[in-house]
Amino acid sequence: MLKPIQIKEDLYYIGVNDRTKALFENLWPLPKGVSYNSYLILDEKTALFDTVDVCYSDVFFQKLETALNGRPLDYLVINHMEPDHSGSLGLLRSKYPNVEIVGNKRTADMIAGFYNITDNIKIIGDKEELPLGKHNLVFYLTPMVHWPETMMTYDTTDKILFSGDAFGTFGTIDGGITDRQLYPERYYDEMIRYYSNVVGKFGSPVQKALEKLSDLEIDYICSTHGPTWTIPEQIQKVISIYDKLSKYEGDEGVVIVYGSMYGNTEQMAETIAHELAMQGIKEVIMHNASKRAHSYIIRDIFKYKGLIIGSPTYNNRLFPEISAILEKIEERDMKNRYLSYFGSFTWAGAAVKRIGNFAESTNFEIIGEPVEMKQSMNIPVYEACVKLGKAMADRLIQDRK
Ligand SMILES: Cc1cc2nc3c(=O)[nH]c(=O)nc-3n(C[C@H](O)[C@H](O)[C@H](O)COP(=O)(O)O)c2cc1C
Repeated sequence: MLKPIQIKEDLYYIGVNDRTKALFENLWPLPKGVSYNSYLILDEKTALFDTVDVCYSDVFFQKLETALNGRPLDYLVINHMEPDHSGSLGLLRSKYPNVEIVGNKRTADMIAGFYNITDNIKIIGDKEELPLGKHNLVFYLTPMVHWPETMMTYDTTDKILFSGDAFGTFGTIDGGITDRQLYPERYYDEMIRYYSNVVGKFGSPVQKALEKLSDLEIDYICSTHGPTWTIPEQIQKVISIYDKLSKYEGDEGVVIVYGSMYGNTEQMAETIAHELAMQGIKEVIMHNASKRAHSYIIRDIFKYKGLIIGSPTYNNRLFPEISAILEKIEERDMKNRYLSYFGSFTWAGAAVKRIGNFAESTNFEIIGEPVEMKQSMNIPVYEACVKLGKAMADRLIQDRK
């Protein structure tokens, strides 16, 4: 780009799109890519907010130089140290040796550890201010959203919140940068997937951060991934998505996650799913845990209140893909879910017992009687599956009142 991308007077977009990487954090699929956002305020002092993944540093520096147009870079504010944002920090310091790096105590520790930089770092505390001229920055420490050093920076002049990873989404920003320039609806599911995969464990710190920011008037949310939010209804919407997800509130609907090698356990899942529909539950999401990337299964578990898990017995344990899903649910400290479960075996069952152990370790409300099937579907198993589906539907319908 030979001309800088302006978001508003004094504010420029310096971020990049990554359409190459297959897996975010080498774990979570990126079918629509991801953006690493960085922003620049040009005032009496110039301030850059976060950098980008080092793989994209060439494009990033070209954009930065174009926007600075010969001016020095005075400050680099680091809201988050994860390398997809801090990756170009070492190079930035070499190119702009006088830049002062702004962060909190924990940021400074990580800058020293990752980049061996210890000089010209301005350590700020919670709610400390930094005037740039016309613009005035205030720093809000928001630890564990989702690393200990995470913070957000608020420009009191233009009411811009530089929010770090919070309110970010997977998906590149194609063409437009702000929600006024594209269809923001395209990003909601990818915001939920980002939250549930990356931030999901930290519901309580996210609630604390939302509470801390609740008095701020916000006209712009500049996150480190995805579009810039500027439309008041969109700002409300993305904050409410974060509020809901961090309270672990789910919508009416059921996610059925099952493993199956030869289709017998799958028939149990089909029977339960059909009964849910017969009882009036329209959101029934079936996930074959071997086929669907767990990233999407976790997203849907965060979206819906009902969860039904099924597994065959495999070497006297759970089917491995189901084990992996249960671990991901536990890791995220998932709350407020209705849980039912079922399983199968051929000579000595272990799956239902093991899901039962998992169920006991959660604080989920267990719905209906677990169903265990030997070998293949028969009338009693069929009827037990129907009963289980009805019990889950009844529990969800009870919440409508
Ligand atoms: C590799 C392998 C290991 C298995 N281990 C056990 C086991 O430990 N105990 C058991 O009762 N059945 C075991 N089974 C049998 C399956 O649990 C059983 O056939 C199950 O119903 C298959 O369900 P599906 O048709 O949904 O794949 C095993 C099957 C396979 C292929």
